[in-house]
Amino acid sequence: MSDTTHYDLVIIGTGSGNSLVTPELEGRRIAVVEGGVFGGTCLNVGCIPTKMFVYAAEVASTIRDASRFGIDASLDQVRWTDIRDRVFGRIDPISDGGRDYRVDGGHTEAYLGHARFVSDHELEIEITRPGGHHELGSVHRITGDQVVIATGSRPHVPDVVLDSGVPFHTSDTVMRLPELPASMVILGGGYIAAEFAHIFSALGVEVRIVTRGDGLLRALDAELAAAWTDLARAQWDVRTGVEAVSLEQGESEIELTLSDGSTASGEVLLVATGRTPHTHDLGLEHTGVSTHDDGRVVVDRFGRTAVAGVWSLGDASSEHQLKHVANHEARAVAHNLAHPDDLRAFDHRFVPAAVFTHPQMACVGLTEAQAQDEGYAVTTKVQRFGDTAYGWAMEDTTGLLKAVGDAATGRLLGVHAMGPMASTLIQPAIQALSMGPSVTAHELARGQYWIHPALSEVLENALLGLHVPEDVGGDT
Ligand SMILES: Cc1cc2nc3c(=O)[nH]c(=O)nc-3n(C[C@H](O)[C@H](O)[C@H](O)COP(=O)(O)OP(=O)(O)OC[C@H]3O[C@@H](n4cnc5c(N)ncnc54)[C@H](O)[C@@H]3O)c2cc1C
Ligand SMILES: NC(=O)c1ccc[n+]([C@@H]2O[C@H](COP(=O)([O-])OP(=O)(O)OC[C@H]3O[C@@H](n4cnc5c(N)ncnc54)[C@H](O)[C@@H]3O)[C@@H](O)[C@H]2O)c1
Repeated sequence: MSDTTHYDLVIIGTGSGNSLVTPELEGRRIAVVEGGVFGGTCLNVGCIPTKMFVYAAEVASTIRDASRFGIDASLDQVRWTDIRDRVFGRIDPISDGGRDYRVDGGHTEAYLGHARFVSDHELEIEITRPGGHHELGSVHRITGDQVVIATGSRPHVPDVVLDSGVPFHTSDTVMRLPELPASMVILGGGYIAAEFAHIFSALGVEVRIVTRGDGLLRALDAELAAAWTDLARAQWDVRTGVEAVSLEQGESEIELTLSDGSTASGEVLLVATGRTPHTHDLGLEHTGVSTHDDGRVVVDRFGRTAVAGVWSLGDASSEHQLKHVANHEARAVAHNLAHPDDLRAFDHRFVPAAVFTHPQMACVGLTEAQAQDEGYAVTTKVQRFGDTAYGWAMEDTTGLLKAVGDAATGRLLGVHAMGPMASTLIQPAIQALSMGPSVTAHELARGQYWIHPALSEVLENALLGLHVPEDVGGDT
């Protein structure tokens, strides 16, 4: 083992952690530690590759759907390896380039290995990956005045799967399959299940979903989640309210026996049963850093842990496992590292989310149930995409956008959408909510132009449809 090397700042994890090295830290001695693929989840196995696959899936779906518009087209062939290689041919060089920049860039020292705390500010790193300046297998001790835990999260795999010994994929591996299987059974009914069900079924794979919840995408507004679950049942074999009790590798398929006695099988098993903060192997027991029961590091609104000078952000500590949240927290922590006397707090008031499935889902703010629980005089309006001009153009039959408002004040409380481009469509609502409560829902609808006949008229109409008394900005 080498002598201990001291740094002003040590960053563990190169997802959002990589963006902490800002010009404001010029002159500081910084170590960046990465035990996996450089660039973290979003770039390598998360948001970016999945959305590149989703786009290809949309192209396939559009071709299949074309005859509704009087255009006869047929999907001749899906070249999986070309689809896959388009994605990773773009992403892998970005990851390698990011690593080389940190290894050779001069501003930082990169350790390509796994970090473990041995005390509050001291870490041991074993070099596990090639590409850096340290010998593979060598062990290093480093200390940092400031240490940032940005170690993200990893797939959770239930014991019943692990104990069965059957081969399985998670989102970490399924995008690199050597060939498309004929069928896939997906365990789980959340974001990852919904996105991969869309991707693989659009590319011709028969999809079966098994989830213990009584519906899919249950974290979303109940009315829209139920509507989406109905559409999912029409597309795929969906089993809800069941768990796998045993798994076996058959001749060509993996067979799951479910808690209701039925079975579900697929050539490939994808496990999508949630993600766990990646903090279990960090040696936190040697520090004063505390964790929640689910493994998340406890931080205050500035990203500070219980140990002075040790910070955390992103999936390692956040209740939102979303990249835009990790990025936001990283921007705050980057500022706080440079300006300890002028700390910037995280703002989690209006965290939006989107599920890039078919149809797409997006949300911001309170669901109807949350608004009721919080005691608002709730008013809602569900606007069908198909009742707007652009919806006619799209021949849309399933899209819905629900606005949730407070009848007492006219304020908008939340927006939930299911349909084409939902993730883009709700952005004005994210902006309006984030700007503060001074603008009522009707003022938002009438205080600006909405391009006609754009899809955004779905949101405009939903806002206008909220029942709000005239004296608080409404016209009903
Ligand atoms: C399939 C999938 C699709 C997703 N799609 C979206 C999306 O569309 N939109 C969205 O907002 N979010 C999406 N997410 C979530 C998003 O990817 C994460 O919220 C985000 O990437 C978390 O960033 P992070 O910086 O906290 O962690 P990460 O990006 O996971 O970075 C943590 C890094 O730390 C490293 N590390 C861990 N422990 C150690 C250690 N002890 N020593 C050294 N290094 C260590 C890891 O190898 C990793 O590189 C998706 C996630 C998945 C899995
Ligand atoms: N578009 C996006 O923003 C995006 C996309 C993918 C992932 N993510 C993030 O990653 C996180 C993890 O995604 P996920 O889909 O793995 O988790 P999730 O929490 O969204 O869903 C997990 C699902 O698995 C089910 N489940 C859990 N244990 C089970 C079991 N033993 N048997 C059957 N079903 C079981 C749950 O009921 C739930 O439906 C998401 O919560 C999200 O924050 C975001």
